[in-house]
This record gives sequence, structure tokens and C-alpha cells, in this order.
Amino acid sequence: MVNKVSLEKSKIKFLLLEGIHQNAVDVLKAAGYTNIEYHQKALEPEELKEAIKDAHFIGLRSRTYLTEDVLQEAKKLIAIGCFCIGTNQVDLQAAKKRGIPVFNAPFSNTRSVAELVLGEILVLMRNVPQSNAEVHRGVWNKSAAGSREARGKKLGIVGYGHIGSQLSIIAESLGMKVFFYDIQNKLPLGNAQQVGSLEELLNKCDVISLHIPENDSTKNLINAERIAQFKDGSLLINAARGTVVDIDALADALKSGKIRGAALDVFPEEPASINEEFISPLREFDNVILTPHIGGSTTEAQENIGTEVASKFVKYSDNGSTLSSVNFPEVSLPEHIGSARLLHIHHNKPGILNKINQIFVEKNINIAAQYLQTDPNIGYVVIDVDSTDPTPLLEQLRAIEGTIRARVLY
Ligand SMILES: NC(=O)C1=CN([C@@H]2O[C@H](COP(=O)(O)OP(=O)(O)OC[C@H]3O[C@@H](n4cnc5c(N)ncnc54)[C@H](O)[C@@H]3O)[C@@H](O)[C@H]2O)C=CC1
Ligand SMILES: O=C(O)C(=O)COP(=O)(O)O
Repeated sequence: MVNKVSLEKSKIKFLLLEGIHQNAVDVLKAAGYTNIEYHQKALEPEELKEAIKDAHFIGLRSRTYLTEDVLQEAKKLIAIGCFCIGTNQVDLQAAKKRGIPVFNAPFSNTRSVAELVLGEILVLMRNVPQSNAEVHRGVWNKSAAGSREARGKKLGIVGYGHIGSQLSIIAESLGMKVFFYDIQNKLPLGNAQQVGSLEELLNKCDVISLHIPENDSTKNLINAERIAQFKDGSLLINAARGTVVDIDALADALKSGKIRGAALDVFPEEPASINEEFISPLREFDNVILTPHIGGSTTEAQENIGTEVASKFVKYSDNGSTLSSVNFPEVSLPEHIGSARLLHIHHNKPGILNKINQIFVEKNINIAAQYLQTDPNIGYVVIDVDSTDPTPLLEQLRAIEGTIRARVLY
């Protein structure tokens, strides 16, 4: 009976972009979802607006921007999956006000980023990028001036979250002394020490590595003023987000030698595809490692992410569970075998839950189970009912003022 008011699985369209790992497709198919439009690359903005029109789920990585403008076209969208950690490419508020939860993979590629950074610390310490560039040009400059071991050096981590804390452990295993700065009090792992201010960290450390999200507090965090607080001749690594570092200020510091080497994986403006040239004042420096946003791009990470986020899609589509959504009240739900499950997403205003329950009282329908979570803006209530045909209920639920969306699960 539930099928009468819910979409059949074959009609639920999944739009997967940016070469998301095949595991995602396998998870969806195993759950009975066959309507999958798969793209190896990001779509151009106009193509994206077209493709998203009839999509119920969209999966993307860091290159697809879901702005208010794009979401306006997404009339059928039920959920968004960022097959990565960062969710800054999605207008989370715009999605929320449409009743669309956004999921991501908060852990799966963290080890990959930490390993890349560790490798970069080691090669920057030894001036390998310069030697490598010179030898490629035929110059046999067998100089080791300024070449140092990592052992005993001070690593300063800005942002001691999933990546920063893993880097801390593996750097310490090499004998580095680890300090970190975070806006929250964090449990230091191993012998790492939290410092009280960013200035203290910058003053103290030989290598600074950034592992903070893109937000208002981190925009241009490493600017000329902050760079002046670095130790002379220190190293900077940014595998977080491009907006965190003022690139012109960094270029000046590299010219003056204040910073003696750097590694950047992310940039304020990243080319949309391989056909677009990467423009940056940093290209001229042999002592700077430049990589095209590949910090989280390992086979292991992408496999795990594909499975993780696709499983969250399936859980939400089959079951209504929003656990680990980044913009939505989190509800973890049991199976609903033998009962119809109604989902109601509404503006968090007084009285709505009453009106919802009143409908069931009037119809003399028993509520088998009810789950509610709210945040300051929206409420998400899930109702399991002992009813054979929930269609009329759905219509009435939708008619309640303040409703964003209501649906019955397949
Ligand atoms: N290059 C790549 O391919 C990848 C880049 N990333 C980037 O790395 C970032 C960090 O990832 P995770 O460690 O998993 O995030 P996380 O959320 O676990 O940790 C971030 C930490 O930064 C702290 N923080 C926030 N604002 C701060 C500020 N202004 N100053 C100091 N600390 C601040 C938070 O309290 C938190 O402890 C992500 O947001 C993402 O942008 C993530 C994966 C791959
Ligand atoms: O996980 C993240 O936040 C990343 O930056 C990785 O982005 P990507 O999936 O490689 O486009």
C-alpha cells in the first residue's frame, strides 16, 4: 500500500558527479536503485542546472557548487551527498530551508591527507623540490645547504580535528615535537601540546600545517600580518582550503626567504578542468610543491567514501535516517517493517507538532512510533502508523502551515 504514494525505486534518480567511486553505484544498485546518471567530471553550471531538475539525489565532490541559484532548479531533490569532507561548496542553509539534508564522509580520506602532508614535510626539509627541479633542468647542484632532518623539529598544526590529530601521531612517530592551535580545547594525542594562541604557534614552530575548514573565521587566516609572526625560514603546508592563505602574501614571504618552502594542494581559485590553465604567482618557485587538490584522492579513501555516502543515501531513502547530516536534525531510526512511515519536515514554529498529531486523532489512527528532532530553524518528525493507506494523511500533513515537505517511505 505504501507504494501507492511513494516513488518506485526505479524512478528515484541519482545524479553522481566528479568520478565518484564505483562502490557508490554498487551500493545503490544492491539496494534496488537503478536510475543512476553517472558523470566522470563536474558539470558546467548550465549543464548542472539542467541535470539537477529531475534528480532526487545528487552526489558530488569539491568542484560542484550547489548555490541557491542551482538549488532553485532542483525541485525534486531529496538529499545531497558530498563524497568528501568539505561541504563549503554547498549552500547548506539554502538546502535546509528546502528540507534537503546534506551528508558527507567526515573520516574516510583523512589518513590520505595526513600521509601526503607528512611526505611533504620530509621532502621540504631536505629541499627536494628545488633539487628535483634543477636536475630535471640538467643542473647537478650537489649542495645540501639548509637540508635538515624532521626529527626533533617543531610541527605546528592549525586545526586539531580528524586530519590534524592523525598528522600529529604520525609526525611524532618520526620524532617531531608537535604543537597545535585550535579554537576548541582538544585532547592532545601522544605528547602533543595545545598552545593558547595562533601567534604562539607561529612563533614557535619550524613547520606550520593548516587543517581547518573554510569559513568566515579562517578566510585569509594566514595573511601578511600572520606570516610576520612565523619563525624565519619556516615551512608552510596548506591542504585545507585555498581561501585560508593569502597567496600574494605567501609569494612575498617566499621571495624574502621568511618562508623557505611550502606545499599547497588547494587554492583560492582552482581550474574547473584539465583544459583550464592553473594561474598562480606560486608557479615560479621551485621550493613550492603544488598539487591539484589531490590530498584525499587515494584509492583507499575514494573506495571508502563511495560506500559511506551512498549508504547514507540508501538509509535516508529507505528508512528516513538523517544520522550524520551536516545541516539537518539528526534522527537515527529502526526498521519500519509492517508499518507505514511518514516523514514531515517543517519550520520550527510552535504548534506544528500538535497539528500533526491532531490529524491522527481525528482519523483514529494509531501512531506506532514517533521520532522528533529539531534545530533552531526546522523540525523533522518521523511517524510510523498502523494504517493501510497513508495517502490522505500525507495530503493533510502537507496542508499544515509551515510544512516544508512530507513524504511516505517506499
Ligand atoms: N586537500 C584535500 O583533498 C582535503 C582537504 N580537506 C580539508 O581539510 C579540512 C579539515 O579536515 P578535518 O580535519 O577532517 O576537519 P575537522 O572538522 O575534523 O577539524 C577541523 C578543526 O579545525 C578547528 N578550527 C575551526 N576553525 C578554526 C580556526 N579558526 N582556528 C583554529 N582551529 C579551527 C576545529 O575546531 C576542528 O578541530 C576540511 O574542512 C577540508 O576543507 C579535507 C579532506 C581532503
Ligand atoms: O574531502 C575534501 O574536503 C576534499 O577537499 C577532497 O575533495 P575531492 O573529493 O578530492 O574533490
